[in-house]
Amino acid sequence: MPPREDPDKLWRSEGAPSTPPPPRKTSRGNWFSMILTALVVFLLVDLLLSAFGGGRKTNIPYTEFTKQLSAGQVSEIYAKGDSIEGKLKSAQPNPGNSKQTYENFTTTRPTFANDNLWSELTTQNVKVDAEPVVKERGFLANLLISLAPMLLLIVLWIFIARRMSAGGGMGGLARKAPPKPVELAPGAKRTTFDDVAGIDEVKDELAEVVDFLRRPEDYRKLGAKMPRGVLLAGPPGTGKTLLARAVAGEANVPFFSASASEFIEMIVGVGASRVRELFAEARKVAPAIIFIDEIDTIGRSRGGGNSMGGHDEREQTLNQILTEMDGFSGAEGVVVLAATNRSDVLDPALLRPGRFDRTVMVSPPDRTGREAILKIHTRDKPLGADVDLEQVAKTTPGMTGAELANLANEAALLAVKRKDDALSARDFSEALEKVQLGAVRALVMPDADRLRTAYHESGHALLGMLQPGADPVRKITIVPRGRALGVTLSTPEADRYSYTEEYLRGRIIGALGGMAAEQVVYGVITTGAESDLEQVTNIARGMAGRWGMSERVGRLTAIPNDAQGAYGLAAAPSTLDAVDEETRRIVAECYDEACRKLVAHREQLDALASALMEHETLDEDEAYRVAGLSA
Ligand SMILES: Nc1ncnc2c1ncn2[C@@H]1O[C@H](COP(=O)(O)OP(=O)(O)OP(=O)(O)O)[C@@H](O)[C@H]1O
Ligand SMILES: [Zn+2]
Repeated sequence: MPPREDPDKLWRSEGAPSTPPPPRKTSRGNWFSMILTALVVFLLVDLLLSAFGGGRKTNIPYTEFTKQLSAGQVSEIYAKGDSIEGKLKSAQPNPGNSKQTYENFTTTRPTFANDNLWSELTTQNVKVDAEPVVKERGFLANLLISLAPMLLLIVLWIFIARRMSAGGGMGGLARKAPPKPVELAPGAKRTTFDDVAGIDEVKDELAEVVDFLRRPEDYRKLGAKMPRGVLLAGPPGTGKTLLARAVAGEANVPFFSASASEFIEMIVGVGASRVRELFAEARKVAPAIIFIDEIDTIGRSRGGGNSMGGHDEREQTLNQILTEMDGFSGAEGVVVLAATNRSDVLDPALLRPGRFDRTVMVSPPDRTGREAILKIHTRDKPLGADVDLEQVAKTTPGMTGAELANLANEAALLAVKRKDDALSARDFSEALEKVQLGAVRALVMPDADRLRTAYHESGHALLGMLQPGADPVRKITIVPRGRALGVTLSTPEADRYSYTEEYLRGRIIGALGGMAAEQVVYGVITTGAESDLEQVTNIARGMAGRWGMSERVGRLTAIPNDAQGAYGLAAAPSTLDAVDEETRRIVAECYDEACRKLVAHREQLDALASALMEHETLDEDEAYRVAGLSA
C-alpha cells in the first residue's frame, strides 16, 4: 500500500482542477457549541417540567394547618385518607424554615385528632376538591424526565458522528468540504501503462476500460454498457494500486482513491455517508475512476467467521457501495476499480452482474516480467557495465513488483554509500542478500555458540543439497541477520507453480536439518529451531489436510481455509484427529530421515561447519565444493 500523503484527507485524487482547502474550524469551537447545546437541552427539559408539574409542595405540621384554617387562610384542599394537600390564599411563613414562605402544602391528619374538621372547613368556606389541588407531574412530564438522559446521549452522538464524518479535523459543526480532487504537483507526470510491467495480460483487459473513459459518448451512442466495477485480485505488492492509477493516467481522468478500511469507523452510518459523498464527487467530474483498496475488509462474506466489532457499519458501508454502483446508468463514466488480495473471501453480492462483474487476476511476475519491472525501476538510475538485469531477474523468483522496486532502491542506496556514481552488480547482490535474509545484526557471539549455529545451518544446507529435486542452496551464513542467528537460503531454479509430494518432504527434511544436526552433533536441541518447526508444521499439515497426500485422511479438504471459517467445510472431529496424527507421522518420518542422512554424511557436515567458522558466509559454489557435491 502506498503511504498516505495526507492523513487528514480521506480521498486522494489527482488530475483534476483543485480549489484551496477551506479554512479549518478549531475543535475548541466544536466542544464549546456542544456544551452549549447540552445546556439548552437541560433548560428546556426543566422549563417543561415546571410548566407541567406546578409548584412545589411544603410539608407542614397538622397544627400549622389548623392554625391557618382558623385564620381563614386556606383556600382549597384535597384529601385522601388522612393525608391532606391544599393551597393557601396567600404565602405564609414556613414554620420549619423561617427564611421561606409557602403556599402549597401537604399534611397528615393524625387518626386520634378529635377535631371537627368538616364543619370548620365549611364555616371557613374552603373549597374541597375531588382532584389533587397541586397536580402530580403529568404523563408528558414523566416521559420527558425519563427521556432526558437519552436525549442528551443522542445529541452527543450526533456531534461525534459529524465530527468523525468530517474526515478528521475539518470541523464538527461546520459543513465539511466535499472530497475535492487535488491536483498533482505542477509538471508531475501521471502514471501510465509504461510504468507497469510484467502483467501484460492485465493491461490488455484494462485497455478497454481506458478506451471507454476516453470516449464515453461513442459507447453511449451505440448503447454499449461498460463494466461498472473491475476487481483487481492478487497478492500484495503485485501492482494493483499502480494499475488503477495507470488506468486513470492513460485515460486522463480524475482518480479518486480510498482504502476500504478507512470507511470503517466506530460509528454506524459514517462509512455509508462517506461512500455516498465519494461517488457524488466522482460523478460531478465524470468520467472518473474510483479506486477502493482492500475491499475485502468490508466485502467479506457474512459467514466469514471474522465478525468482531463494526459489523453493522461494515455491512452498511458495503450496501452503500453496492447501491451506488447499482445507481450508475453505466454510461455515466464512473468506473470503480477495487483491489483485494483475498478475493476468495468476498461476499458474492459484490460480484454480481452490474457490480464487480469483472475480476482481473494480478499475479507475481515471471522471469521476463521481473526483468521488465527491474528495467522500469532502474530507468533513472545509472547502471554499471557489469550489471545484468536478466541475471538479477533469474535469481529473484517469486518476488513481486514491489519487492523488485525495493531491491533496485536498496542497490542504489548501497552505491550512494560507496560514493560511486553508478550501481554495480555487487550492489545488486548485496541488496538481494539484505532483502532476502534481513539486515545484518551487530551481535558478538562466543565461539561455542557460533559453532553450534554453524552446525545448525550446515544441517539445513547439507540436507538441501543431498535431496534430489530440491531448490539449490544459494547461500549459507552464520552472520546474524534479522531475527535469525544464521540463514540458509535456497531458491528455485525457475518459477514453480505446483509442488510434488517428494518436493514437500524434501522441504520438511531440509527445514528439520538444523535441529537434526544439533541432535546428531550435541545430543541436545536448542530453542533456535522455532521458526523451522513452524514451517515444518505448516507444510505437513497442508499435505495431510489440504492437498490429499495422506491415504488415511483421504483425498479431501479437512482443514478449511479461513474464508470458509467455522461455517464452511466442518470436518468431523475424527477427521481432524486423523489430520493431526498424519501430520505427526510425516514430520516424525522426515526427522528420522534427516538424522539418518546427517549421520551417514557426518564428514560433509563437519566440513561445512568448519568452513562456515572460517568464512562466515558461503555462496552457492563454495557450499557445494566444500560438501564435495555438484550444484
Ligand atoms: N507490475 C509492476 N510494474 C512496475 N512496478 C511495480 C509493479 N508492481 C508493483 N510495482 C511497484 O511496487 C509498488 C507498490 O505496488 P502497489 O502498491 O501497486 O501494489 P498492490 O498490489 O496495490 O499492493 P497492496 O495489495 O499491498 O496494496 C508500486 O508503486 C511500484 O513501484
Ligand atoms: Zn534453522
